[in-house]
Amino acid sequence: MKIMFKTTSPGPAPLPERDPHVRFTDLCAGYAGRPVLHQLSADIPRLATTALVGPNGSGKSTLLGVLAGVIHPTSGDLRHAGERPPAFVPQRAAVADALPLTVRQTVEMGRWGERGPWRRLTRRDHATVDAALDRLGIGGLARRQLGELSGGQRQRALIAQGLAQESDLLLLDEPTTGLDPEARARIAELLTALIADGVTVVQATHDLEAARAAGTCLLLQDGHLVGQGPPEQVLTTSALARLWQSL
Ligand SMILES: Nc1ncnc2c1ncn2[C@@H]1O[C@H](COP(=O)(O)OP(=O)(O)OP(=O)(O)O)[C@@H](O)[C@H]1O
Repeated sequence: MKIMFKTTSPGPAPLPERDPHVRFTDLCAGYAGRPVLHQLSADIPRLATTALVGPNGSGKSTLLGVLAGVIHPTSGDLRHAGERPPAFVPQRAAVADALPLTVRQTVEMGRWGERGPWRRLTRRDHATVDAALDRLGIGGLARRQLGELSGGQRQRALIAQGLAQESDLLLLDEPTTGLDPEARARIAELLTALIADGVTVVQATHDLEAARAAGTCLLLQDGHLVGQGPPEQVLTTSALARLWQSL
């Protein structure tokens, strides 16, 4: 996707290869009658993980929604350099437990963008789904109902659905929340491997360990960007104390 949103026409040229994967400038967005994000300007670097950090309600999911193209900015400029639509993996809690879907069907939905929900999947689609299941180590769970899995297993199924979209921009909303240390470490390893494979990753997270391992952090407070840069510069004790003391 070259340009998802612009305020003036004709729009700016797509970002060249060496530039960030996404750049937004003076971005404002929210919900009907509820402005949430205020004048955000930042780059999402290519082939790295960017962590969105901030207290509950600071706007992390809203920003992911804007990057995913499901929430439209009210003003500002947003440019993507990626060739394909982003893959968006929502918070596990946002996915109904009772959905009558197997793990495999859940991952197959990742192919709908390409194929549409009513067309038969091709052999290549099935191979992509198998590869995503294997990559998350859940091939053995493929026939199980999503609702009967543990939180960590369900999270892996949702990430596999994201991978099945074969996008070069993967947007994850709190992928490690509620997971045990081993499951968190497994997801961290996966994200590192994906970057080596040419994927840019953005994750909203409350997991400071994951945020410290990211290439870049965007620190949000009440819909404002209050810090951006390498985690060691952004996630300082004083910045975090300021953020959480203000609650
Ligand atoms: N669908 C919606 N309609 C109206 N307001 C919403 C909606 N979703 C979120 N909000 C509001 O937008 C603000 C930012 O919410 P958002 O979910 O982006 O924050 P967050 O940083 O991701 O929070 P959390 O860490 O709790 O997931 C909050 O005030 C929230 O109440």
